Amino acid sequence: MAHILTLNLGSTSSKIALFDDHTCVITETLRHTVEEVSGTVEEQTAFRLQVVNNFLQNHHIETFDAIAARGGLLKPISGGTYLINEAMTKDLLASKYGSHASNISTLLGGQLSKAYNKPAYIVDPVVVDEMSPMAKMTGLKFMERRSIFHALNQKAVARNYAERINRSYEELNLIVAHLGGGITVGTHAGGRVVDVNDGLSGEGPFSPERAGSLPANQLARHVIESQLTIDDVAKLLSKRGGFVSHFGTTDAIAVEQRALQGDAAAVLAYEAMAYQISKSIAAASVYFNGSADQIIMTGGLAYSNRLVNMITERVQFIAGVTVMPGEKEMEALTAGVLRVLNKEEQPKVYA
Ligand SMILES: Nc1ncnc2c1ncn2[C@@H]1O[C@H](COP(=O)(O)OP(=O)(O)OP(=O)(O)O)[C@@H](O)[C@H]1O
Ligand SMILES: CCCC(=O)O
Repeated sequence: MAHILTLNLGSTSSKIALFDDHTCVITETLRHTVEEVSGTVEEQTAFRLQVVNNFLQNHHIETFDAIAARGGLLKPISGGTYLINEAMTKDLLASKYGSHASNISTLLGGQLSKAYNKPAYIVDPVVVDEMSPMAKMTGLKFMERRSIFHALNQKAVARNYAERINRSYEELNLIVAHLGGGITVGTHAGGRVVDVNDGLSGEGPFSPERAGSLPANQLARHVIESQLTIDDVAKLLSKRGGFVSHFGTTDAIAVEQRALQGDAAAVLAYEAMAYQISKSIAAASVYFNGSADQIIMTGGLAYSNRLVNMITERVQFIAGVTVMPGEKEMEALTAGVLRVLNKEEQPKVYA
C-alpha cells in the first residue's frame, strides 16, 4: 500500500490529505483570508509550508511514499502525471507563465520532495491545452486565447459522471462549470476540452476573486491612467476582482448571507454572477450546435442551492444538469500518482 501526501493549495483555501492508496485517511481544509493569501511567491510558499507542517505534526505523520501536488502555471502541456523537476521549479519561481495559487502547490511539493527524499508529482495541471484552433483565434493576429482552467477537477468530475451513467468520457459531449474562487466553463467534446474561458485573464464570468470579462477600452484606460504594471494587471484581474472588488471578501457564503438579509448590492452581485455563469454555459453549448449530453456544475460555490437553482433555471433548456459540489481534485491527484507508482503509466517529463 502506498501512502500519498496530497496538496491542493487553492486561491482561498488549503486542502491537505493523506491517502492510503485510493482511500483518504486524513483530510483538512483550511479557509484563508485575502490578507493571508496575498504576498510574494516566497511569502506564500513559506505560509503554506507552515500550514502543511502543522498538518503533518498534528497528525503525527513522519513520512510517506510520494507527494501529489496541484500543477501550476507552466507552459501549455498535454494532460497526465509529471515528476516535479528543476525546470518546473525554475519557471514557477520566475512566474514565467503567470502567478496562481496552484504554483505554490507545485513549489511546495518540490521542497517537501527534497526534505523527505520522496518523489513529488503534479497531475493534469491548469495549463492542459486541448483547445481547438477555432477557439484559440482572436481578432488580433498577434494574440491567441490560452487554455488555463481547472483541468484536474473538470476532467475528474466529467469522468465520474460518465462512470455513473455507464458511458465513457470520450464518447460524451459535456459542459463543465467549475464554480470556485475562480470560475471556468469548459466544453468537453469527446474527452477533450476544446474551449474554455481563461479565468485569470479577464475572460468569462466574474467569480469570488476574478474580474471576468471586462470592457477592453475601459480596462486599457484604467491601466494607463493608474500606471499599472503587468503584474498589477494580473493581480487586478485574478485576485482583486469579483466579490473581492465589490465586498472585500472571497467568501461567497458571507455574500449570500448578506443577500438573504436583503442587502441590495449582495442580491444584485449574486444574480449577476449567476447570469454570467449561465451565459458562459449557453455559449459553450454552441460548439455542439446548442445542445450537450449534460451540464455539470462543480466547485465550492455549487454547494449553494440558491446559486445552482438560479443557473439551472436559465440553462436547463440546453441539457440536463448534474451538480457535483466541491471538487474531486484530491482523489484525482492521488489516482494520477498511483498510476505512476503502480507502473500503469510512465511519468511525463517537463522540459
Ligand atoms: N456551502 C457553500 N455555499 C456557498 N458558497 C460556498 C459554500 N462552500 C464554499 N463556498 C464558496 O466557494 C468558494 C471557494 O470554492 P473552492 O473551495 O472551490 O475554491 P478554491 O479551491 O479556493 O479555488 P478554485 O476552485 O478556484 O481552485 C468560496 O467563495 C466559498 O465561500
Ligand atoms: C485554474 C485556473 C483558472 C482560475 O483559477 O480561475
